[in-house]
Amino acid sequence: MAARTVAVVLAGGTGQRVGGDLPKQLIEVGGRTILAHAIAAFDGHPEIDEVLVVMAAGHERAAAAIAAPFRKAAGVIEGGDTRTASTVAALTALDGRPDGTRVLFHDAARPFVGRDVIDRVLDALGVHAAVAVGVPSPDTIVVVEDGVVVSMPPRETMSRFQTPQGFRLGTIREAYALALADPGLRATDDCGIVHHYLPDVPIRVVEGCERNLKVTRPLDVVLAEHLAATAPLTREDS
Ligand SMILES: Nc1ccn([C@@H]2O[C@H](COP(=O)(O)OP(=O)(O)OP(=O)(O)O)[C@@H](O)[C@H]2O)c(=O)n1
Ligand SMILES: C[C@](O)(CO)[C@H](O)COP(=O)(O)O
Repeated sequence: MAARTVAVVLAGGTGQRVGGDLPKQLIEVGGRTILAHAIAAFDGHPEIDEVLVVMAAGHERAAAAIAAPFRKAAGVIEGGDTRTASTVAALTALDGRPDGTRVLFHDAARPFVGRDVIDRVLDALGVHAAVAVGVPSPDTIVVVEDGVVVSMPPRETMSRFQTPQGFRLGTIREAYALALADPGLRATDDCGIVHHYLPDVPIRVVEGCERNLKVTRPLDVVLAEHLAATAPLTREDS
């Protein structure tokens, strides 16, 4: 039997950098909430079986109302204090599922992830146990310590990570089991956990897209409104 595929939409944050009374995933752009856009991207993908939403504490009812119309919505659970803790909540909810289950973790704050990007992650998951989405950096990226440049990695080796990040469930479970036993645990994403705690597991990077922006600051809400109203400009934007 083919492995099931679960998309986890991480909406456990409170959107402090955007500000306002509500978490940013509850803001409407183009007539629907950012959270609804993110759920819709996975609900509409033929290879996704279930969409699990991890929501900020106190907003689960709002998230359940948003998720209800979607056919593949599999529930709303409460998130944790950090993105990592929200992923752990999802992994706990997936306890008992087979190790071969494919699980995609996506930032609810990225409302415009395209079908092509999800396709590329799923294709790569056929071969690799861990898959990331990256886009090249148009800027030079430098490492700065105490206000001084300490290194300038070659730009062509730099990639800006997006989501979804895809894993075989057994792999991400094992990585988090090791991470949770480490009092020094620090990571900004799930691939960071695999990279750090399972260094022998290669993380395949597939091409992302500039439309798949993360709504992080107030200007991003303006950009998201614009993107919601416009079609992709090029194939790379789709
Ligand atoms: N405790 C948390 C923190 C973040 N996230 C999710 O992880 C994604 C990326 O996080 P970020 O953009 O940093 O969102 P916030 O934490 O809400 O933003 P801020 O740091 O500005 O408060 C978002 O979809 C967010 O909801 C989560 O599920 N649980
Ligand atoms: C996972 C991520 O979107 C990859 O770029 C990013 O690391 C999330 O960071 P945040 O600080 O939680 O927004």
